[in-house]
Amino acid sequence: MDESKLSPMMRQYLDSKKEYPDALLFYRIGDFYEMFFDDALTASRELDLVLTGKDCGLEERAPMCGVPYHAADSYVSKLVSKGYKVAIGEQVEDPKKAKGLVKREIIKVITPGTQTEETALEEGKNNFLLSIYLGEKKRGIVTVDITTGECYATAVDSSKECLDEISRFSPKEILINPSLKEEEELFSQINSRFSISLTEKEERFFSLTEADKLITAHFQSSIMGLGLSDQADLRRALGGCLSYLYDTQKNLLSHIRKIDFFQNKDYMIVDSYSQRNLELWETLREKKKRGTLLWVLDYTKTAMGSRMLRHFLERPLRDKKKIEARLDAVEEFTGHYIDMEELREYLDSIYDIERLLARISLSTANARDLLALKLSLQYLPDIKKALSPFQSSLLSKMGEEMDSLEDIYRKIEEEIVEEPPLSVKEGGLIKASFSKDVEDYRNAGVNGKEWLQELEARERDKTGIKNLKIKYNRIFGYCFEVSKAYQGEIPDYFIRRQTLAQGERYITTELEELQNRILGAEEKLKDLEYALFCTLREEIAEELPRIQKTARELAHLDAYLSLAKLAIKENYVRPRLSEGGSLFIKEGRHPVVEKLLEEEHFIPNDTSLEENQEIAIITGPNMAGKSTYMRQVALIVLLSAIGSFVPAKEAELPICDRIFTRVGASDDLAQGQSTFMVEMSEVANILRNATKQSLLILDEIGRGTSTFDGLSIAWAVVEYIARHIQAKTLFATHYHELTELEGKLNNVKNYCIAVSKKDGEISFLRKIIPGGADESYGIDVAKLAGVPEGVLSRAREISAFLSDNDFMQENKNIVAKEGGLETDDNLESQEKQTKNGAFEKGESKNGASGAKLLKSLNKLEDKPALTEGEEEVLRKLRSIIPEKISPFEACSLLFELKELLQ
Ligand SMILES: Nc1ncnc2c1ncn2[C@@H]1O[C@H](COP(=O)(O)OP(=O)(O)OP(=O)(O)O)[C@@H](O)[C@H]1O
Repeated sequence: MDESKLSPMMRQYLDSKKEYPDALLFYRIGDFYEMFFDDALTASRELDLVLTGKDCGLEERAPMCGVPYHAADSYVSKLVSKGYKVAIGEQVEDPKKAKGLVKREIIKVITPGTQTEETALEEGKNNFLLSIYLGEKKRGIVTVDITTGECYATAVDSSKECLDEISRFSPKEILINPSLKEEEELFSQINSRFSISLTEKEERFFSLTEADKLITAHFQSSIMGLGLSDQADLRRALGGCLSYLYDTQKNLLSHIRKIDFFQNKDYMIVDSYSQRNLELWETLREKKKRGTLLWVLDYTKTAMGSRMLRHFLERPLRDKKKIEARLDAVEEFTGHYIDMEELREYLDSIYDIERLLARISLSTANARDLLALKLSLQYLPDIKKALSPFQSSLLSKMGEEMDSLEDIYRKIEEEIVEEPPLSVKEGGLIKASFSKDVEDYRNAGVNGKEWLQELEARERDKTGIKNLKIKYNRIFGYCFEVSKAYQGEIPDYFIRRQTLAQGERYITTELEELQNRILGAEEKLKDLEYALFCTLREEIAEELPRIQKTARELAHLDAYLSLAKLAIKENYVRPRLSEGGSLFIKEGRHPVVEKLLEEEHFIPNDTSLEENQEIAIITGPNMAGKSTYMRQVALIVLLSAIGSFVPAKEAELPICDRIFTRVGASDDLAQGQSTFMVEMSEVANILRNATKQSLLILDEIGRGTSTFDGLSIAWAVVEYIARHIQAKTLFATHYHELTELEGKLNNVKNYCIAVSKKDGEISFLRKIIPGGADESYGIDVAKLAGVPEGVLSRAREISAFLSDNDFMQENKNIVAKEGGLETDDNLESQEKQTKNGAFEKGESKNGASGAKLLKSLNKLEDKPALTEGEEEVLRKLRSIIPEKISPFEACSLLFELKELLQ
C-alpha cells in the first residue's frame, strides 16, 4: 500500500494500528467505532456487520464496518470471548474544538485475560491471565485476575507441572516468551488441549532489570522484601505480566496488592489428566459445571464464595492441622443450623465485592457499583455478631479479622442516591443533602421559572411598570422588556441591552445572577456530581486493603457454610485423618453419581486399603460400576483434603501427596497420539512419580493393545507398584488372570463387583465383594446394549471355542513363566519381554499359538486342492506369520482354520 497517498485520517488510523498490530482496532469516528481493512473483514464476519467501504486516498476503497459507540461494549465482549484482542482508539479532544484532524489515541486494549466488562465474565469463576517465563532451569508462572486483584506465583521444574498449573487455573490467556515455543511438547499441548488465547512477547519484554523495576514500583517493596531474590524466572514472568497489564489497561492497578506464593509440595497434587478424569470442575465431554464435583459442593451464596470453593478444590491441602481446622469450622456450623442459615441469609445480599473493588481501582465503577458495595456492607456488623459465638479456630478468627466497614457504608449512604443512573456523567447520582451546591444547582433547574416569575412581579411592583416582562433571547439571554410608553419610568439600576421597535431590553445585576444560576445549572450540576463521585470513588479506593481483606474473609465464610450445608443436605460425615496412612471407608458413595441418579438408589460400598494390603484388583463385568467405585474413593480422599465432610457412613482417610488416575481414553488423540501411546505415557508418569503416600486409580491398564501385551503390561504394573511403590491402588481390570496375583504378592487383594444371572439375564448388584469375578459377562452386557442377536450368538460360539481351546491358557502361562514371576524382575525387563511379543516365528518363547498357526499353514500347504476360502486363509497366514500378530487375530484365524480344515 502506498501510504503517502492515504488521506490524513487513514494515516492516523494506520499509525495507531501499528502500535497494536495483533489487536482489532475500534476507531472512534463521530458516533461510531469504525474498523478498516482486514480488521473490518474479520469483524464483519464475526459480528455479522455490513461491510462497506471508505475512500481512503487509494484507488480502491478501504473495507469498513462499524458499530454505534454506545453499543460497543457488547461487540467488544463478543470478539474477546472468541479469543480476539481489541484496541479502543478514542477521540481525545472535543471534535468541535479540534483544529483539523481530531486527535485520537488508543485508550485501552481488551484481551481475553484482561477484560473487565461484567457481562463478559463468568460468575463464580476467575478470569485469569497466566504468564510463563521459561528459563534455563525453572519455569516461572504468575497468574493474575485483574477483575478481583488476585495474583498467584510459583516456579516449577518441568513442562508437565506447567500444564498442571494451566489446567488448574484455566486461564483465558497465556503470555509466553519465545523460548517456550521451542519446548514443543508443552507448546503443542497448550495449543491443542486448551482453547486459550496465546500472546507471545519478545524476550526483552521479560527483561530482568525492567521486571525488577516494575515489581518494586508496583508492590512498593524491594525484591528481597518480597522474597524474590533467588527467583529470577518468576520475576521475569511477573514483570512481563505487570507490563502487559499496564499496557492494556493504561491505568493504575492498585487492587493487585499482594503476591500469593505457593509451592506444589504444600498441596495434594492432582495432575491435569486426573483433574479432567475426575471431572472436578468441568465435565469431560460437555465442559460444563453440572455433573462435576464442584457442582455438588457449591451451595455458596456469593460469587466470591463460589470462586473460593473452586480454589479449595484446585489445591487440596496436605497439612493435617489446616485440614482439621477447616473440618472444625464445617462441623461447628453443622451443629448450629439456625445460626448457619442466618449467616447464609446475610450472604444472600452480598455482591461480588472483589470485582466491585477492581472496578473502583480501575476507575470504571459507576454509582450503581458503589451502591452495590454499600448494600454488601450493610449486614457486616450483623455477620460479625452472628459469628461471635463460634469457637473453632478459623471461625473465631474470622469474626475478629472482618472489618465492619461502617465508615465506608456511611460515606456511600450519605452521598449516593438510592437509584442512580448507569452513567456517571449525566448527573442524578449525588444526594442534594450531601452538598449545598448540588442542592442549589438542582433547585435552579427545577425552580428557575418560579424565580424568574418572582423577580418579574417584584420589579413590576417596584417600578410601577405594569407590562414589565422577563423574556429570553438567544443572544442576550434573560432581559426585562419595557415598551416605549414606559421609557420614562426606567430605574437607574436597569442596564440597557438592546433597542427594539416597540421598546427596550434591560438587565439588572440580580437578573444576571439568576440567569447564571439557571442557565449553567444543568451543566454545572453534571460536572459537580461527576467530580464528587470521582472523589468518593478515590476515597474508597484508598481503603482498598481493608475492604479486600474483609471480602476475602466473606469468601472463606461462604465456602465453609457451603460445605456445612452440603454435609447436612447430602448426609456426609466428618472423616478421621489417619495417622498411619490407612484408608477405610464404610458405605462410601460417589458424590456426583449419587446426585445424578436422583430417584434411583445409589448402592454404597466399603473400601479398605491398609498398610501391607494397599492394592485392590477389581474385576467385574462392564457396567458393573468399577469406574464409579474407584472414582468415588478418589473423590472422597480429595474431599477430605479440602476440609469437607465425605459421602460415607464412616471414613478414615490418609492425607495423600498425589492422586493419579488412569481412566478411560484421554482427549489427546487430537494431538496425533494413539490411545495406547497416551495410556502408556500416563502409566509411565505414574510409575515414575507415585510414592507410598499416593493414591492410584488405574482403570483397565493395557486394554489399548493386544490382549497378550495388555495383560503382560497390566501384570507387570501391578507387580511394580506392589514391590517398589506400595501406593494405595485401585486397579480395575478385565484380565481375570490378574487375580492370581493375590496369592503371589501379599499386599494385593482381589475384589469384584457382584452381578446375578437368572434365566440368562444379568442384573447388576453394584456391591463390591472380596474375591475375583467368575465370568466376564461381556456378551450379556452387549445384549443389554441391544447388539443384534445374530452377532451375540456368533460371539457365544467364538467364546465357547476360545475357552475350549487352550490358546488363552497358553498365553497366560507364557506371561506367568516369562513375566519373571519367580525371579526378581524389574519393569524394564518386563517391558522388553512384552515388546518381543509371543508370536514371532521361530522363537521358542513365541509359545504354542505361533506353533499352532505354523502347523495350520503347513497343513494347508500340503493340501492338494484348496477352496477359495482356504486360499484366502493361506494367503493371510503367509503374510502374517513372519510378523507379529495380536492374540485376537491369531484366535480368529485359528477359528477360521478350524472350520475350513474340518
Ligand atoms: N454403586 C452404585 N449404585 C448405583 N448405580 C451405580 C453404582 N455404581 C455404578 N452405577 C451405575 O452404573 C453405571 C456404570 O458404572 P461404571 O461406568 O462405573 O461401570 P464399569 O464397571 O466401570 O463399566 P466399564 O467396565 O464398561 O467401564 C454408572 O453410570 C451408574 O449409573
